[in-house]
Amino acid sequence: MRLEGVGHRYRPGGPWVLRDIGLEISAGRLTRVVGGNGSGKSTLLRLLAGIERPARGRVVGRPRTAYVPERFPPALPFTAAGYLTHMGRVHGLRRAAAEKAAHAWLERFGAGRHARTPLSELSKGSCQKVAVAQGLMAAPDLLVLDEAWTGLDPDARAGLDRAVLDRVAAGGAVVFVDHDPRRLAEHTGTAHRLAAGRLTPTPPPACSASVLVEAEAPDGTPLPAGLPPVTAVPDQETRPGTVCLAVAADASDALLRALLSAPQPWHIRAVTPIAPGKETGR
Ligand SMILES: Nc1ncnc2c1ncn2[C@@H]1O[C@H](COP(=O)(O)OP(=O)(O)OP(=O)(O)O)[C@@H](O)[C@H]1O
Repeated sequence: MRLEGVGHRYRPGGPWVLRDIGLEISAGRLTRVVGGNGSGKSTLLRLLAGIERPARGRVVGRPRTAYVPERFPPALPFTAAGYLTHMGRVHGLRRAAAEKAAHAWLERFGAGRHARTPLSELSKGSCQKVAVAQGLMAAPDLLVLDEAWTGLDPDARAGLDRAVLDRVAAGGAVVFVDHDPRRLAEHTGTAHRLAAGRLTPTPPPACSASVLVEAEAPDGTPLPAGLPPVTAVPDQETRPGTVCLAVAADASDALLRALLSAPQPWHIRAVTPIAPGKETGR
């Protein structure tokens, strides 16, 4: 799935929240979006999920998608299990399978005892468990999570971490926003930063350890196939033919081997450790 030249504003003549966004979402990859409050992260996630249509540009090839919003509307006239069963039906499950999945997901997040509770009577955290279960139960090809961990207790947060990793391992794409920089940091394949409406690649925040590799080849040389997950880091000072690639520390040897043994070998200019919890200011 890709966004091509996407721009968004909420009303004609209003301020542009997003400008000229190009973004490729890959299957089997965990993608993180970071940025300050009001930078447009939720807006971008709603465009990815198809909740909002872009004012400019286009979204190409959206797969079967589920979305967990920042705020789940608890005022719907359903019980927890009734709502999940309904959503399972919307996602194409037969009634019996939808009911079974609804109860299984509520149990999985420690909310089984709330199956018959009306949504309007659930606590904020329990309501969030229903929202998360709703996103996961259909095994979507693209799962979009907007601060979905907020309000969950530690067991449920860990359960959501596991469910996200299961989804990625099964070949799904997951895109998420979360204000905790440690959230799934070691599993994040790609990260992008939103600032002033623009999206730029950035190393996943708070990688337990990562390495920046600066490599050079004649201008236009493609990167070799089969690289471990890397994030290209834009650098104003980079000369033509030079790339800066952030990679997890335990994958840096594989990256260096791949670059050095490429059909057109790359010259390694620098290898710099990135301190944990720090994004490069490049
Ligand atoms: N429905 C809306 N109508 C008008 N403006 C909106 C709407 N939703 C968001 N905005 C504006 O778009 C901008 C980006 O908001 P958005 O919620 O996407 O940011 P965010 O990065 O997710 O913020 P936060 O980290 O605080 O959740 C803000 O200026 C916000 O006021």
